[in-house]
Amino acid sequence: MNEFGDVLQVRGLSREHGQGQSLVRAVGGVDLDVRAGQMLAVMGPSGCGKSTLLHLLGGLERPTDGQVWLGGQRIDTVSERGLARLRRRSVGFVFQAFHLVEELSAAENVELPVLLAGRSARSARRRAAVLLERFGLADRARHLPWQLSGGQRQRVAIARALANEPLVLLADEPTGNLDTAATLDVLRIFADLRAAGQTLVVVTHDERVAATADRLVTMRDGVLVDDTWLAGNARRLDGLFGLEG
Ligand SMILES: Nc1ncnc2c1ncn2[C@@H]1O[C@H](COP(=O)(O)OP(=O)(O)OP(=O)(O)O)[C@@H](O)[C@H]1O
Repeated sequence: MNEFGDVLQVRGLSREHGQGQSLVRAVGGVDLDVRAGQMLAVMGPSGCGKSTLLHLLGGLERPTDGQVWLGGQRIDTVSERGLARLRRRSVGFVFQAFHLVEELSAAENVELPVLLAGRSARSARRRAAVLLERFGLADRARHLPWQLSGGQRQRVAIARALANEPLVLLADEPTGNLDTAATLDVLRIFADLRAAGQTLVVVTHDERVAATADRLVTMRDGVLVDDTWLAGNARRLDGLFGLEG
């Protein structure tokens, strides 16, 4: 974190694919600071570079140009080994399609990143139990992913992403495959996480999801075209979804 409380800092960030005539500038010069404990939503038309931006923030892709600091550490120039370590320990990813390991139980899916980070089986089990309980899944711990609903699977995926207490949770369309009730479950979790100081960046096509964020940035053709603070909206969750009387 820097002196202003920013977990992520991005300067002049660009990512190009291909060459010559087939060159695509997925992200074209983005400056962005993400404050600790806040939820930043990213919206924009399909193909505008949202997923690429998220990948660059979490070290899944390297930029063609520009700088990224995560927790005060420059990550765009870090070695492959350093980047792998960073992805394991400092970043949590949540995807639209869950990407759970189908052969492992809900608990084992959450334990896996803890074990991969070099911690003991005992602390992995304890961490998984705490997170699954927190997300209302204690009685589903031994279930395999196919035995769970989409909403339950996404909650397991969020638990997995949080297993190593990442500096930032990066979510790419986390509610894209979920119905309204399951979407609301995920948004309640996000609200609780922020209350506990977790920083989140959420790419979404759902305006209701974006409206619950602290801040909304809009992308177009690889650049940020709007940046709006939405302070206090997390408290309006039920109202946004028409569940309030
Ligand atoms: N590996 C790649 N090789 C070539 N082009 C790519 C690659 N990855 C992304 N692109 C291109 O970069 C641009 C941005 O893609 P990206 O997936 O980041 O957009 P997006 O806003 O997340 O889209 P969506 O909302 O449809 O998921 C698109 O034109 C895409 O085709």
